[in-house]
Amino acid sequence: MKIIDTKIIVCCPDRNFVTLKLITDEGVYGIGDATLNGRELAVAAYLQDHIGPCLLGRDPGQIEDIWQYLYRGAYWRRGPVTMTAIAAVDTALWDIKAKLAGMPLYQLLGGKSRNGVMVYGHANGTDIAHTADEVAKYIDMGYRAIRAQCGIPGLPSTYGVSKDKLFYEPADAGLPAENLWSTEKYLHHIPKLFDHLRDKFGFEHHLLHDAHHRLTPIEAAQLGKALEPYKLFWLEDAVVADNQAGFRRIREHTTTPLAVGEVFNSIWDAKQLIEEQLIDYIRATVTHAGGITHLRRIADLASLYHVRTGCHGATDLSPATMGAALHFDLWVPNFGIQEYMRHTPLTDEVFPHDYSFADGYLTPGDKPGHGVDIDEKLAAKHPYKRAYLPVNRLLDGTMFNW
Ligand SMILES: O=C(O)C(=O)C[C@H](O)[C@H](O)CO
Ligand SMILES: [Mg+2]
Repeated sequence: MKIIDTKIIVCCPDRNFVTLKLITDEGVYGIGDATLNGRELAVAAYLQDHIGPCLLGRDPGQIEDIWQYLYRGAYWRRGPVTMTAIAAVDTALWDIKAKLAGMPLYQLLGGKSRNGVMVYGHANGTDIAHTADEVAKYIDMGYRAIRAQCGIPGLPSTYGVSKDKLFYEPADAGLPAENLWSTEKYLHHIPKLFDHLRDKFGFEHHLLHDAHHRLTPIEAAQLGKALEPYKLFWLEDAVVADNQAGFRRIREHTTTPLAVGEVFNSIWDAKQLIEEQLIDYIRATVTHAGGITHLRRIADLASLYHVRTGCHGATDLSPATMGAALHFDLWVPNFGIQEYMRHTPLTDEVFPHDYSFADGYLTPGDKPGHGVDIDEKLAAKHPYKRAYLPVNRLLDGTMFNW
C-alpha cells in the first residue's frame, strides 16, 4: 500500500483551519489537523512544499518510521510549525491504520481505560455575577468541570472573556487587537470570583482557571495560595514555561494544582517540569505536539511522575484534533481531563464527526479510525480569512504576554 496524494485544505467555517488529507492507492484516506492559530499558512506551506513530496510512494503503515523521517530528516528540530505539520501527518496515518483494521483508534492504542472522557467547558462573564450566571448554565448542561474567567475592574478586556459564550474565539480578522493588562488588578480580583462561585455552587463541581502566561513565579505563588480554600482542579499557564525551573518557586508556596503545556510542541518542553514534579497536568495535545506518536511518549514520561493529561481543546484545534484526542484520552492510563470548547454548527458541519457529549463526558464513537472527516465541497465555500490572536500591553504601554 502506498500514499499517492497529500491534499492540504485551508478553510474558514467561522474560523481558520488547515486540514491534511492523506490518500492511499487503495482508496483509504486519513485526516489530520494542521491548524496553528494566526500562523496557519506557514504550516500549510510546510506541508505542501516540504513534506508532501517526501510522502509520495511511502507505506502508510510505517507510522513510526515516517515520524522519525520527518523529525530527524528536517535537521531543524522541534518548533510549532514543524511539529504541527508532523502531527497532521501522524494523525492521518493513525486514522488510516485504524480504518484498515476496522477498529476505532483507541483499540489500536491499547483499548478503553474508562467509559467516557471528563471534559471542562468555559464559563466567562464581564463581572463576577455574570460569570456565576454562565457557570450555572454549564452546570445545567451537565458539565462536571468548568473553567471560570472574569472581566477585571479597570481593564477594558481580558483573556477568556468574550461576548460569544459557547464558541469563544480570541483571533480577530485584520491585524492583532491590542489589549491592556494589569497584574495588580487581576490578582486583587480573581480570588473574589472563586469565593463567590464556591459560596453559590458549593464544592460538587470542579473549577479551573487560566492565567494565560501573565504572572511571574512569585505572583503565581501568591495567586495559588489565595485560591487554596476554593480547591481548584487546576491553575493553568500561571507562568510562561520557557524557563521550566521557574515552576519550582510556585511549588514551594502553594498546593493549588498546576497545569501547563498548550503551547508546547515536544517532550523537551516538559521534561524538567515532569521529572521534578513541578506540575500536575500536562496540556500538550495531538496537533501541536507531534501527533499521537509523540503525545503518547509525553504521557508515558508523565505517568512515571504522577502527572496527568489535560489536553488543550480550544476551538482553534479542529474537530479532527478533538476526535484523535478523545481516542487518546479514552486509552491513556494517566488521564486527567479534556478541554472542550464547542465548535460552531458550521465548523461541525464541515467536519462530520462521531464524538458526542452527555452528562459531562465526551465519547469518541466506535467508527473505524478517529471518526472525523472533512466535507471538502462545503469547506471550499468558506475560504481562509487572515486573523490574528491579540497582543497585550501593560498600562504604561510596555509589550507583554497575551
Ligand atoms: O484553551 C485555552 O486554555 C487557551 O488558552 C486557548 C488559547 O488562547 C488559544 O488556543 C490560542 O489559539
Ligand atoms: Mg490556556
